[in-house]
Amino acid sequence: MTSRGKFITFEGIDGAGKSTHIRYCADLIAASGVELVSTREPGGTPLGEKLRELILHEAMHLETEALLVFASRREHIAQLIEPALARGAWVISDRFTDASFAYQGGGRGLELVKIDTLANWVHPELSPDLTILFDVPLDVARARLDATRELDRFEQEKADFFLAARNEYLRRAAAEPARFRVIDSSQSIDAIRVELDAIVAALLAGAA
Ligand SMILES: Nc1ncnc2c1ncn2[C@@H]1O[C@H](COP(=O)(O)OP(=O)(O)OP(=O)(O)O)[C@@H](O)[C@H]1O
Ligand SMILES: Cc1cn([C@H]2C[C@H](O)[C@@H](COP(=O)(O)O)O2)c(=O)[nH]c1=O
Repeated sequence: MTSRGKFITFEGIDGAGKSTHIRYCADLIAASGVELVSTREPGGTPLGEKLRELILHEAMHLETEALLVFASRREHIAQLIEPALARGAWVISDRFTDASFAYQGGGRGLELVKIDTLANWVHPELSPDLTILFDVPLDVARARLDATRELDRFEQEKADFFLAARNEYLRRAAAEPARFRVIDSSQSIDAIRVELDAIVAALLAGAA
């Protein structure tokens, strides 16, 4: 019987370096011969990508925003994540529900109990096997973003928003130490890769 794949999520405030390191981890995992699906939220499906455009670029009520990220997630789980895990593939996702707690909860101030309710409705039985949190001071993240691209609706938020989002991420990591690995993302890319090598090696060894 095929064993279920592993679900690994990458989190952090904008500019923490997730996207850079996801590509590196994806290559490490794929090189081991495991079937790997690399995806992102909001998005990951044709409908989810349309919702992503709205979420990132249209002004809206904060509860509308929360409902849309979970609508995108529902589709993502049904169309891509669950089928992949069920056939034994590993899934790595650039963000998942921890981002809703950090951004809609911490950043925007939506009551965490409402996010809990949505999470329990949309994925009562699905939780990442491992979450890698790229933690970085706000000024470092901001400098990286400013150097690279046009900013979306979230990336244009003020320092208070990102401070609250970062704190919520760290609070969640402290509450679930077995699931989270926190990486100091102000280090050089090479230093972070050394940490990621060890994390991925342990994951692959556990799955062998
Ligand atoms: N450790 C690092 N040191 C220096 N620069 C870095 C580091 N990590 C990432 N960068 C650079 O910072 C920029 C933002 O990185 P990246 O797009 O990976 O961030 P991100 O966390 O995925 O952001 P977002 O969540 O907004 O997509 C890129 O130009 C990347 O090369
Ligand atoms: C899943 C999820 C994401 N967001 C926000 C966080 C980011 O600012 C954007 C996605 O951009 P990225 O460059 O691809 O990281 O969406 C959110 O607010 N809530 C969520 O649940």
